[in-house]
Amino acid sequence: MAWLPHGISHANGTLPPNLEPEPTDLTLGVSLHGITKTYGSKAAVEDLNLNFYEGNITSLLGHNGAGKTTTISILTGLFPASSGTIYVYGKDIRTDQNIIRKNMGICMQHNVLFSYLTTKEHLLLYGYIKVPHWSKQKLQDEVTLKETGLYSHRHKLAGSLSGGMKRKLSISIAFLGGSRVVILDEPTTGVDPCSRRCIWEIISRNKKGRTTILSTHHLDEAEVLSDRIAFLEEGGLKCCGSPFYLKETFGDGYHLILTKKKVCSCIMNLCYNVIVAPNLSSIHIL
Ligand SMILES: Nc1ncnc2c1ncn2[C@@H]1O[C@H](COP(=O)(O)OP(=O)(O)OP(=O)(O)O)[C@@H](O)[C@H]1O
Repeated sequence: MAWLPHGISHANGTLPPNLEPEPTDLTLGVSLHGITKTYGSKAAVEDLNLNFYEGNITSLLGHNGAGKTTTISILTGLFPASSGTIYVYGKDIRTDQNIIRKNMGICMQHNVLFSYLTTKEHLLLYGYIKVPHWSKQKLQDEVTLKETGLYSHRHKLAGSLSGGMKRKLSISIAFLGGSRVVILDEPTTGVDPCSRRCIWEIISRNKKGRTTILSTHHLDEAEVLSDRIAFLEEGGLKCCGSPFYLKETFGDGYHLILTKKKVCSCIMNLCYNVIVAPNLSSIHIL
């Protein structure tokens, strides 16, 4: 049976409307079980239960301080949870961290790059560390850089790359070596709109066969990229589902009707349904 979030009764088989039923046809990649992280008396994340599926991009969406980075840090093994655990393809993060890490790629919120290595050297270095059993040719084939737009910058030192290029390099490193779980912490922070779209494309193009987890506080990013969105607030899960489901459920918004004057022979009454998700600050014209 599909996992149900904590506190939801199996008895009548119904979910509250803030949680879309879990997909049943997808492989479960990552599963958070009652994750809590406390700092002193304050809980940064509290009793978080959430599933991430292979082939899906799932966004952790929330304001500053919602608990996204804390959740990602626990997931990547940066520090342990105060209680609860995480299963990654069935392996327990408390006991199988080494196995889990071999299949995981991470793009941290801040670029972790060596200013004295070139773009290509970064990819080869991380590749050799991550998949030392791969032949040089296989690694070179994966590291073509063409689809990321990094190719013309392959011989540049990382220190001399633009912010957008550094971000693309960090994301490429996360995908390198056939990572089955890819974690991207605010991947488009500090990049211009054009590079942002390019990064979205890279992430979307590479989601097949991977469990992709992305943290963001941009609603448009979550909406464009995600198969599922988990909205966090004050360390807890507020709602979870596909962008369509969440808009249908919470986008009660407003209807704005515009009527055009009769200035030509044809009578035109334009009616736009404008759905505004007030608490998510997004506008969609249908
Ligand atoms: N090392 C720490 N010591 C004390 N409190 C912390 C620590 N790290 C995080 N917190 C607190 O935990 C809460 C969640 O922080 P977290 O960084 O996970 O949020 P976030 O959603 O990632 O925010 P942002 O978008 O700003 O990165 C915040 O209230 C933060 O102040």
